[in-house]
Amino acid sequence: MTQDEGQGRDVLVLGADLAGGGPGDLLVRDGRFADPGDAHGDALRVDAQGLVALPGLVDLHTHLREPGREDAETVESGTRAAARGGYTAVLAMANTNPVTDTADAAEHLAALAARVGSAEVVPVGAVSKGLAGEELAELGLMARSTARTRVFSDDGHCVSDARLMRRALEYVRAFDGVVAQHAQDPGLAGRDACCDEGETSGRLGLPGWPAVAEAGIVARDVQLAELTGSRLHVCHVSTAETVDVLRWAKGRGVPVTAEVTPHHLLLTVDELLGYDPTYKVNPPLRSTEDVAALRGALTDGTIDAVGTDHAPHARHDKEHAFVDAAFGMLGLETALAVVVETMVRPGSLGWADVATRMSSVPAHIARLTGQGRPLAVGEPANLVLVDPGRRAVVDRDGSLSLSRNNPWHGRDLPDPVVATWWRGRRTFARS
Ligand SMILES: NC(=O)N[C@@H](CC(=O)O)C(=O)O
Ligand SMILES: [Zn+2]
Ligand SMILES: [Zn+2]
Repeated sequence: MTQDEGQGRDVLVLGADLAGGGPGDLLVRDGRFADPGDAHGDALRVDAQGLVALPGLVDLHTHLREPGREDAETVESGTRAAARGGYTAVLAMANTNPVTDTADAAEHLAALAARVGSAEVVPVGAVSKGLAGEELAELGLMARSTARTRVFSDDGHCVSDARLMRRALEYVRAFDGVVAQHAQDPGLAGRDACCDEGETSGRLGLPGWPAVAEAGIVARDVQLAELTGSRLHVCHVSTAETVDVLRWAKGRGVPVTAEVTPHHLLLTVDELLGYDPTYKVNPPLRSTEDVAALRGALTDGTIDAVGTDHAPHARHDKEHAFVDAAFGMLGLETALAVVVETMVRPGSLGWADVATRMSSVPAHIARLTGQGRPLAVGEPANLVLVDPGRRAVVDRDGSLSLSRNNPWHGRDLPDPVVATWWRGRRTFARS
């Protein structure tokens, strides 16, 4: 199969396991699912026996580096990587240069993606102008723009000023928006903090980032969400303490959702023993106990979704002494692989749960229509075909991303994505 094959032509996907719901045929026609009984003889036939069909994945947390750092990632390269990972939509974080803090910037990004994207790109609007944490950005104008922004985040920075956070939450309620917080109290974890605070940070002599810097902000923000009745989303939860706070808040009925990254589900602070900056990420990799708590929370729904925090960086920003290197790692192409390894193979999640946590729930949090929908006649044909058993050794040079900061390089992992269709167009097919 090639990238273009099947475009403009009916595609009949034969005998796939529909997100755990038993085998079925799918017909893709004119961008939507049609009745498989209507397939013409000249439809392109894809034998999907033994494969699982999931709705196209939706990433709540992607960093595309366009505009500003097109050497690290562009909309084109980032969405190609997304399609290879099984994604049909990504929320593009606002920390570009310039920042997505105006309606114009959001519309420009959405228009660019409509021209060159291999997946839907939904702009995230900044909470504060220039991500400076001082003045609210044009939230209402972004929401009313053609980009229809619903998710607002200063990601990369914490909205640490409680009054600004409260005002942002109050503001977005009018249009059913959500504030996605990068929870990191800058007074407790400064910009140089780069290692989970504990025995390992002491041993390695790296500045520590204490768990309370995350849980403390989340505790404050869930109370602000309760006060305002507005939706809060917690980005990249990394500690057991935060899970406890979320459980408490959800028990009270606070409108809060949360995501976990694939890297926090598998990697621990022990990766830092070799001082390899590939493993430098914000929030940092934590302990084995934290990893267990995060897996438990994703299983029981305390954590609602998986978000990749795909954070591409050029070599010259990453290849430095650990303390000086940029924060972040690639994630789009390998997210499903890591979820299969950590959650599906051990039996914690079934395929229907994967579809929920990686597609329908993220789509709902972002209020996307046409994504995260069931694989049913009339729905947009957003689909990823998955081979549950296949494995491969990850090779960072095989990536479709422009960057190479891949924490999975050399690791034997599931290699589940066989093909991806977005609005009926095949955006990835394994060669
Ligand atoms: N996750 C990271 O380590 N880096 C992100 C910013 C962020 O998500 O906080 C980036 O933009 O590079
Ligand atoms: Zn962040
Ligand atoms: Zn991020």
